[in-house]
Amino acid sequence: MLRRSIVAGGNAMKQMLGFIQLIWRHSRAKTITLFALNLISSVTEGIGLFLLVPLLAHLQKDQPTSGGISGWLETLGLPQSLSGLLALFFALVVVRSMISYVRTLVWQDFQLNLIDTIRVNSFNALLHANWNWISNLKKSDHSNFLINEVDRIDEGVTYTMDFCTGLAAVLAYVVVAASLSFQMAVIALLVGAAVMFSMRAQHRHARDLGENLGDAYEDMQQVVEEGLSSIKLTKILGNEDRHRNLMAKILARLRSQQFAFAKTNAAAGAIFQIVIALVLVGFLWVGVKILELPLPSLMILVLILARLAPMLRNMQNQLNQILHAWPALRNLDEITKLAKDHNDIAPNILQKFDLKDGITLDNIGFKYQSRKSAALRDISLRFPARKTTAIIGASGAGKSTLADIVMGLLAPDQGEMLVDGQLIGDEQRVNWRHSLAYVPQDVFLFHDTIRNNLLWANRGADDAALEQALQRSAAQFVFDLDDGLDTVVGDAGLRLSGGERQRIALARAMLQNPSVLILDEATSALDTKNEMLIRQSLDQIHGDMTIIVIGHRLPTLENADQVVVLHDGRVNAVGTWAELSKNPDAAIPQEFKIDETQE
Ligand SMILES: Nc1ncnc2c1ncn2[C@@H]1O[C@H](COP(=O)(O)OP(=O)(O)OP(=O)(O)O)[C@@H](O)[C@H]1O
Repeated sequence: MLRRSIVAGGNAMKQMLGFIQLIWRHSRAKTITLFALNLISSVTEGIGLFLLVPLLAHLQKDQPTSGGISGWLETLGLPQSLSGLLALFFALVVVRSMISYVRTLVWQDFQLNLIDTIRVNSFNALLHANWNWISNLKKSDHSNFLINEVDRIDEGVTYTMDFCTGLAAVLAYVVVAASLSFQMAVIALLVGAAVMFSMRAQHRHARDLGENLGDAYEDMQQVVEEGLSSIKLTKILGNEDRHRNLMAKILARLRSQQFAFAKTNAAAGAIFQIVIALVLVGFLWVGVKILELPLPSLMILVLILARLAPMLRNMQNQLNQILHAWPALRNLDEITKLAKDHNDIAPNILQKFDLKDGITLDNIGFKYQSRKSAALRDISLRFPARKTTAIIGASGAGKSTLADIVMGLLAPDQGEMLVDGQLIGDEQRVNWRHSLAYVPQDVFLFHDTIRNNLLWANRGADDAALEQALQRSAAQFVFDLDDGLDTVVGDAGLRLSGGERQRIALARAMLQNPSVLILDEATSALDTKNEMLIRQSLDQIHGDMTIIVIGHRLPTLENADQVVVLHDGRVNAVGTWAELSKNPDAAIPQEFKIDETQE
């Protein structure tokens, strides 16, 4: 999904600005502090260099000191003696080291905080996106995004800060160079600009490789996630090698992307060093032969150039790394914006509904964006309070979509849903959703204790409430386990049987004390004992709670107060099971007819 939306473009500076904006938006005060610390550090570096001129002049007694610098020292009341200059020089180094220490601490704290904030905010944006949008996402892309891509953004942020620190230092050096020879400083700036301009192709290449690296990470995440979640099937099909080969193939692609980037960087580094050496030679020649600069000034210029060369080389490398990381930042903006555009509307006040009369669907229609035809059409139905309604229909008839609409997970494209006569619009949908309990067909349990799995639905529940919920859902087996409520259920509840998982999920739903319970019956055959236990617990709450069951079993239909038959997205028939089974026009799925004849 991310891949399709990639649009390469913009220039290097604009892309680096993206990182600067990210840093700026996170904390203006800290950004200003960091830039101020950088500036002070550069100024002290510059002053240190300035001081080298009179220092060298002291060593070269026959050379006159640079008039400008001596004049400044005099004006500022600073010593000009050798010992005074050395003391000043030492004091500057101490100040710079202390600033560097403080800057590192401020930066580390800032950076760790920034990256955490990005992760939490993006995760939060995804969690609050509406179900219709989020159910169509490719999950591996998003877990890749939250893990690998944010790491790449972290790198981009670090390199941006290093680049800015380097830039401040370079500027300090240029100012010193300008004070010694203005012409030389201008030439240096022009050469620097020309070198950067000539590296544009390298920059584009770095960004494109960054784009490809992101794609390779997405694929790797997908292979890992799908491989691990399908491990049971993989073992049965003997597909282990297939998964391993897929992984190896993607890693080879990833490696080639990383190698290509390292190659680009190394080439840029080599070219850069040659250019810098040329500039250095040219500078010396111009300084000596044309401008006839005094020896201390010449020596400082050489020193400046010798220090500038690795700094510029680093900056060139940092710029490449920033551009390489930039696609991840662009994806962050894109996905966070998309998620926010598809946000559920948060209610002003959190307030649960207490269903008294019933839920009414009036002419509901719904179409998935990726489909040509509507999943639901003209659905008008009533779910009376404290009654049990079973929804049946052939596969694809629209049962789950209808349940999602009733649960407030999907907003209908057409028609209205009313709860006790109150319209459930965008503003009420989240509150309504929180008033329901839902037991899906594929029960999800966290890799945690039974207690924590239950508390997930009601954090304040005490042990007595947990035990009561377990009893109501026929899950007393928990009390016979060695660790009871503290038994760890394993990954996705794998250490429990399917029926046990279902009953825990039912207990979790009960713990919410919902006014409506929506249950998607498991299609896989539960053993008769388990089925009977679940049925008993539903019978117990029958009449106390409004129950909506997506029915896959005959006894559910027989015990329901009303059965709704869906066919091709429309309501085909409504009635008691006794009425429907005599109705020749009711599109009753085959499995119920077979069961009936067997009886
Ligand atoms: N997220 C989705 N995106 C696009 N189409 C979807 C989506 N979910 C369901 N559909 C389509 O909507 C229609 C109704 O699907 P739905 O899942 O509601 O049927 P169902 O009656 O619950 O089926 P089953 O009993 O097989 O679970 C089907 O044609 C299905 O392919």
